[in-house]
Amino acid sequence: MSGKGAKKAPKKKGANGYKLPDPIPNGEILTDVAKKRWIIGPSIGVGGFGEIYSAASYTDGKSKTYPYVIKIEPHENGPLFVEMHFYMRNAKPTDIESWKRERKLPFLGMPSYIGSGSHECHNTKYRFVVMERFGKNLWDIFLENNRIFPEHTVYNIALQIIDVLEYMHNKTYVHADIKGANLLQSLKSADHNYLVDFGLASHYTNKTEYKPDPKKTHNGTIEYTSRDMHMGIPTMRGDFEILGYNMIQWLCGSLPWEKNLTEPLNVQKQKEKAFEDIPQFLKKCFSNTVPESIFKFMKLINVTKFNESPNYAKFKDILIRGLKDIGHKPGERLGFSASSTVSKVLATPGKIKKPASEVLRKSPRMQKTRSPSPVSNALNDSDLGSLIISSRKGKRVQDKRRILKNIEVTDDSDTEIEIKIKRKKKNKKDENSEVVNKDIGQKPLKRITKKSQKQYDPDETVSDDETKVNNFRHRELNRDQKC
Ligand SMILES: Nc1ncnc2c1ncn2[C@@H]1O[C@H](COP(=O)(O)OP(=O)(O)OP(=O)(O)O)[C@@H](O)[C@H]1O
Repeated sequence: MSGKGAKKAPKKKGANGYKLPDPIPNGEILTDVAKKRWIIGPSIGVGGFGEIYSAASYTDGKSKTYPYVIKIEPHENGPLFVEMHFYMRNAKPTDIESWKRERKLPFLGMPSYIGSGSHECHNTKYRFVVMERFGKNLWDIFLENNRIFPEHTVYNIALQIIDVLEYMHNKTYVHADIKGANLLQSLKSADHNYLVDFGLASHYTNKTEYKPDPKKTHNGTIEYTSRDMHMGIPTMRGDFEILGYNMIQWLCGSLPWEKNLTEPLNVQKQKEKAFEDIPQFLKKCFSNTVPESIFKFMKLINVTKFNESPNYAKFKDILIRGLKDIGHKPGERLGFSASSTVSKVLATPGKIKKPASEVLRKSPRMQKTRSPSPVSNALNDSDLGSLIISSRKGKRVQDKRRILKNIEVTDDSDTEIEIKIKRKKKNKKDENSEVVNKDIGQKPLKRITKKSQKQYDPDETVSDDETKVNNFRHRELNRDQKC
């Protein structure tokens, strides 16, 4: 017990370094907009701006089990505002169920909207969202697994995510922040993952011109941000690009730009270069064999126009074929440790090709990086996939050149090793290539743009939720007041 003059415990900090408000006390009762009451249980996680608590429907007294979670943040926080309204509009359980029925999906990793409201505590007004409770996030599992997921696991996770993206895109929204930390295992089955955190969800562009938006540039979690989002343009193909970077990280252990995350323009430039020469980029990422499915997946992103619906079936087909090639199938049990697949390979020799992600591949983290040739500012066909209005082409090129031309890509690899692009029928040897070194272990952080730090009136109506996505909190709360 602390005596007089004992120091108070330091305030918790959010995932992005912001000080968090005082915790909401265990047993606090919250009433949502539908007048349903919820009781707060123990905290289960800390996000960028607030805390996530376990929760239960309140009838009387404390609950023994907490099957829900409540995400609660000070009222002025933009992302929770956006997330709440995204849930309310797009995640009604009946909508999700009818979509699943229509599409004949046995599972859809789209969380349902349960409830939301406002609450006052510590003389501070909070906003809260009630959600289903899920289990571990994939980022933690990835770290526990020495930063490698088996190839079949990666494809099966990606298939689940694509289903959610199709659902969201159909509702005219993009997620824009797909990452392991936002993929949570179902408590009912560890093989089912839910995509959470809709704090950066926004309507995708339906413009005919590729028009960069300086207010939204680099939004997202920088290592995965799509090239379109680096330009401030939310696109459906951008979600696939983000997914692609995640898949590469899960398979390789790291992404080539992880050392440069404090320099968004540098990261952007490296991504532009990656799509100018996909085989070269993949050779750099994969120190041994490049899975053909990843190559095809990236190529398909590259030919998808910025304002068109991605070909979901084709993306899925690439992954399903990839699974079949390594003796696996869609919808099977996930299995996160590499050994689970190795034993399967050994159990059915001859039938199954050794997955690229496993035994043969060295972790890129073990190797040093090498300077690639200087990045050219020229844009090639890979960029043209994003341009449908030829008169705008030059403009975009100009925009990109202007933004990117002063960026030096820093890379210091010194190891060259031979790698191969895996072909379905033949293994074609390729030239020598660099791999990159990464020494990272932190949970990827969401980038907060300058615009994000503006405050807004919490009593504003919800009609302009897209603009509020950037209106993150930047003032500290008065934490000395009691509930
Ligand atoms: N429905 C849920 N069930 C169980 N755990 C959850 C749930 N939602 C979030 N979490 C956990 O709480 C933590 C923070 O969640 P979330 O990412 O949604 O917060 P956030 O404030 O948006 O974070 P950030 O902005 O930093 O990404 C995560 O580690 C996640 O694992």
